[in-house]
Amino acid sequence: MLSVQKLTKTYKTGDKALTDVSFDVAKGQVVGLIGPSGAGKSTLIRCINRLVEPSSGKVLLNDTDLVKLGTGDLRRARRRIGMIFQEYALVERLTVMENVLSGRLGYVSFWRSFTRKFPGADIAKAYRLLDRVGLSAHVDKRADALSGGQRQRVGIARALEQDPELLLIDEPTASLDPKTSRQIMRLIVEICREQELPAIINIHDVVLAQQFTDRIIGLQAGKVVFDGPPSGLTEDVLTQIYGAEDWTAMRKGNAEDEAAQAEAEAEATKMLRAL
Ligand SMILES: Nc1ncnc2c1ncn2[C@@H]1O[C@H](COP(=O)(O)OP(=O)(O)OP(=O)(O)O)[C@@H](O)[C@H]1O
Repeated sequence: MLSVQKLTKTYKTGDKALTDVSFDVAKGQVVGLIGPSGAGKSTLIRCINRLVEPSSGKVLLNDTDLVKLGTGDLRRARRRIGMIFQEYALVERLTVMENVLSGRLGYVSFWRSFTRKFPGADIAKAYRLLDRVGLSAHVDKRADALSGGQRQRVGIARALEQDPELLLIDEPTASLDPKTSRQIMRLIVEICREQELPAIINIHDVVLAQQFTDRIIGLQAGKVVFDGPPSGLTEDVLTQIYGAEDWTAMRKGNAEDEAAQAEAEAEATKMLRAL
């Protein structure tokens, strides 16, 4: 379980990015983190894995306070935090399998990683995970030969190869089309349930967050202004999180995305019928 307690971050510039942010995430629960630009979403994710140093507060991952850890212990703790990124962060010239195995780099000796001789158990696990994310047929392909959705599946498998106790996911669908975005969200949520993994997803797309996550945390100017089930995200709450003008603009944008997707699907159906 993850427990964030009174987390506060003030940058050296004086920007107060987070103020007394507190919440717990149980095993298997997927939390969607929403809020306008500058609300503190990235800062929160980065404070949890200490890519950004919190000013005060606690981050307990299965009872270990990550904020208190020294360099060596922090490195070991970070192995247990799987990260999934918007731009996938794959090594393009390496194969799918090699990218997934890179999730073990924190565990294997320097020599093994240098020679890329991974233990058999790691390789077997990578095969299992690639099967789970639907990439069995692409194991030996180079990452740069994959589609965006396939790349993100590699990113998911790589994070799982780490044996994580927590997933931190930054805008996983921002570079994907609406249909692929839904497939990726569904996959993430299913895997979190299967492996009882807590996850926090920084996500701009409110509709997608509502559709797939178990719980939404809304940040506004560094404070939690909503924490509850997706069904609790009423127009009033969304207006409170985003401000009236921005929420109206976002809603319009979502409607346009959906209309464009429906149009593209209708066009594809028409083309297939014409074959
Ligand atoms: N390295 C930094 N130095 C100083 N201030 C920063 C730094 N990073 C972020 N901030 C400030 O902290 C606040 C929160 O920023 P953050 O990037 O966490 O927001 P966000 O919700 O992730 O925004 P976005 O959705 O645009 O990525 C903002 O006021 C921002 O200007």
